[in-house]
Amino acid sequence: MSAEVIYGKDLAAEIREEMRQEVARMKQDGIIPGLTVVLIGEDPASQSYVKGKKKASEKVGMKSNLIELPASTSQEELLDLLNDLNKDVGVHGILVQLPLPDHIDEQAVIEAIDPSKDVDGFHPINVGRMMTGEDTFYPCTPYGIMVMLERANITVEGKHVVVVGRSNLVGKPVGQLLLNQNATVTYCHSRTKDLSAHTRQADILIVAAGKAGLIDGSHIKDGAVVIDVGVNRVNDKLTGDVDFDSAAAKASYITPVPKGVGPMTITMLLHNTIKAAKRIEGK
Ligand SMILES: Nc1nc2c(c(=O)[nH]1)N[C@@H](CN(C=O)c1ccc(C(=O)N[C@@H](CCC(=O)O)C(=O)O)cc1)CN2
Repeated sequence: MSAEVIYGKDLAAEIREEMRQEVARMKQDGIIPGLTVVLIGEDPASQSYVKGKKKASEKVGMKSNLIELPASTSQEELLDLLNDLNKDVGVHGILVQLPLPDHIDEQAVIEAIDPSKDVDGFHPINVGRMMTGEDTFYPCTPYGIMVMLERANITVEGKHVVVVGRSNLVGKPVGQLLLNQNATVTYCHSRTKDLSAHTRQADILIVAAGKAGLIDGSHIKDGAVVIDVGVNRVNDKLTGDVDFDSAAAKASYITPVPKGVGPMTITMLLHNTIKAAKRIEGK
């Protein structure tokens, strides 16, 4: 088997063009979706992601605001800012870039964002709604994976999905979204014994462990779908959690790193911001 490569980058471009047209229609009704992104500190990867978010939202015609604050910003100052943004009628979506400096309690920040503006889908109210299968804001990377599978015509229902990684950002929510679509889901993590015994059972293998090269061809069943969510920098080179060549020799479909899942994250953020604007403006 030699896998078909699913390029999230191409899919993201296609979906963003659809969004550009949608935002143009919304503007005719007097609605301009507004996204505010808050970055604390100077982590280079985070700086690059928030710039990407601003650029992408402007490209589809949204109003975008990037607030960059020093790493010394106190939790209280950040919570005050979020309180102001919650009340600002021109702001439909609020996102605080993660990770935050150690002196700030991440969960307190997430919970300070109005759930109706929580375009990251991290607020416990939105997580709870996702758990119970309600329509809400879903976290962007897991949601991007679901859209990639759907657009590649990969059926989820009845499939055995193995998720490697249990982060709140990716592993846990992607398993939940797949379960909501009637997949059978197994979670594996750093304490799982005999990882490959589990991964070899997967019809769809989702790897979000943050460990370069954790998974190779020997972990994969012939014909499985392999989704690599890893973003690791090794010797200045970006690489996933999956050894691409040996995995592609076994899989039916595979996503690369870069240009795979990553670009879908920002695309689904735009989707959630459009959704927030429509809801808030009563459309
Ligand atoms: N508040 C949030 N913080 C973080 C999130 C998030 O969804 N919300 N996710 C990640 C970082 N992230 C977006 O914020 C993100 C990661 C990767 C990519 C991406 O397009 N990656 C490219 C490669 C880019 C590169 O060269 O570095 C790819 O995989 O092709 C976009 C967004 C943590 N924080």
